[in-house]
Amino acid sequence: MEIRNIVRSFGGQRVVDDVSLRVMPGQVTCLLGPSGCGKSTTLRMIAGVEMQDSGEIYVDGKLICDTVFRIPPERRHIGLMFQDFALFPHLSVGENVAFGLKGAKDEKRARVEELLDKVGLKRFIDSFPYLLSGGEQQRVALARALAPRPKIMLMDEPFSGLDNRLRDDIRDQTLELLKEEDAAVLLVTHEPEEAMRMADEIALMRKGKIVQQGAPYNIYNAPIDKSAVAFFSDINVIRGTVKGALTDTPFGQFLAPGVPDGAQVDIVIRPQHLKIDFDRAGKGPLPTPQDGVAARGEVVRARFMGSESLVEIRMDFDGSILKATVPNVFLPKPGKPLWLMFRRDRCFVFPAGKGAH
Ligand SMILES: Nc1ncnc2c1ncn2[C@@H]1O[C@H](COP(=O)(O)OP(=O)(O)OP(=O)(O)O)[C@@H](O)[C@H]1O
Repeated sequence: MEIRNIVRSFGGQRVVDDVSLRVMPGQVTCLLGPSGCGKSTTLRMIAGVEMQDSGEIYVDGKLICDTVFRIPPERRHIGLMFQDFALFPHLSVGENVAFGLKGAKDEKRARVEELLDKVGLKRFIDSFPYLLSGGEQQRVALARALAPRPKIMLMDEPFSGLDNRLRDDIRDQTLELLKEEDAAVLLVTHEPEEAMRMADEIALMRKGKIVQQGAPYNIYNAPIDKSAVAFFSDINVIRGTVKGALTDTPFGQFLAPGVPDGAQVDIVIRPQHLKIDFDRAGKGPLPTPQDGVAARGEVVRARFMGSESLVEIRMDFDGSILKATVPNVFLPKPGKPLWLMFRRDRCFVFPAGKGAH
C-alpha cells in the first residue's frame, strides 16, 4: 500500500500535510504521533471514508484513489479495526467473524473456525459477544477484520480500551496473527511503547507531517530532533554555545559538527544514560573519554518506580535539576551529594530550539 503526497485541510488548516508512506505485505508500520497530529485522518483517507484534497493512494501498484478517480470503501479490500469498532451484539461470535465473508457455507465455516482457533476462542463460536471479556471481544474483532483476507489492515488505537497487562498479551497475539496472514498493516497510535512493540517501521508524525521514518531501533537511537527524543522518554537538556565545532559544558566538551561559531546547541540525554557516582570527600570520578567530566549535585528527591529508581539531582553549576534512572532500588536521601556524567555515545546534540514540542 502506498500513499503519495496526501493533503487534507479542515477550515483552512492542513491537518495532513503532504504525507507519503509505503507499507509492504507482512509488515507493520506504526503511524505514531501526539493527539491531533492527523494520524486518524490519514487512516480514514486510506479506508476511503474521507477524501483527500490532493495526493494518490495505490494498492499493489494500482491507483485506488486520487482527486478524480475513487474506488468506494467497500471495494478496497481493506480490513479495519478501531478501538470502538464493536461486534454486532445480535450475532454470535461465529456469525460476527463470518460477516464479511463470501462463498460456500462450508468454506466460510472453515475460515471462521481457523481464525477463532488462532485467537484461542473457538469454544465461543456459538456464544454471543456480551459473554466475552473486553480482550476476548477485541480478538474476535481482529478475526472478523482478517477473515476476508484483506491485503491491508488499518488499525486505529485498537488496544487502547484494554487494561495494561491484558494489552501486552493481545498485542503479541495480534502481531503473530497479522504476520501469519501476511497483511500490510498500518497501525495508528499515540503510545511510543505500543509502536516499539508492534512496528517493523515507525513513521513519526507531527503537525500533519511525517518527520522521521525508520525501524524502531533507529528512531529511538538516531532521533531527528529534541522532540523526537522527548516523545519516547523523559529527557535532560544542557544548553551550550559552539566554538570551533565544540561546545564546552560542566560535563566536558561535546562535538557539534557543522554548527557555526556562536550558535547554541542543546545536548540531550535520557535519564537512563546519565551515570551516577558517589562523592568522595568532595571529589568525583576522574574524566574518561566515554563519559566526559563529572559534575556535582545534590539529591532533591528519589522515587522507586518498580523496575528502576528515579533520582532528581540539583546541579551545583546552575541549580538546574537533572533526572537519572538507575535499575532496581537506589534511594539516596535528599541533600546527599552525587556526581553525574553524560555517556557520550548516548547523547544527542541538536541546534537549540529546533523541533518544538
Ligand atoms: N471532519 C473534521 N472536521 C474538522 N476538523 C477535523 C475533522 N477531522 C479531524 N479534524 C481535525 O484534524 C486534526 C487531526 O485530527 P486526527 O483525528 O487525524 O488526529 P489524530 O492524530 O488521529 O489524533 P487523535 O489521536 O486524538 O485521534 C484535529 O485537530 C481534528 O480536530
